[in-house]
Amino acid sequence: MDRVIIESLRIDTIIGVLEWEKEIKQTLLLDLEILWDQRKAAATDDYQHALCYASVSKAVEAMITAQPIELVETVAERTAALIMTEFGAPGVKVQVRKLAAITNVKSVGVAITRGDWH
Ligand SMILES: Nc1nc2c(c(=O)[nH]1)N=C([C@H](O)[C@@H](O)CO)CN2
Repeated sequence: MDRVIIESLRIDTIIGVLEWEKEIKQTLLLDLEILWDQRKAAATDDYQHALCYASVSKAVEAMITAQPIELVETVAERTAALIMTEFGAPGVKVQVRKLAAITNVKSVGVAITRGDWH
């Protein structure tokens, strides 16, 4: 199926399991692939039938920054659930990268696939 792509959505938030991480904001980069049938939006050229990538990005950022989170796994899972339940997407791939989390590594993170991808 068609997909809506959101690449490197940058979110500065409180994330981490260590005590010092609970005192500062760190940067997450989210890559999202969202299943969405584009045909109606394209045929009608009507925004109402499109999955708005701006609205999705805003909702994800608001949800992630609403409260401190410890694990990047939690960020990924909550993001997938939000997109599927609130926007009605049948499936989503979410990659969460945490920058500068450990020395000598550019980023660390997780990737999940949820919903119907066959
Ligand atoms: N699988 C994970 N491993 C670790 C996480 C995480 O969120 N998922 N987090 C940390 C710390 O917060 C790290 O960023 C700093 O040591 C460690 N491992």
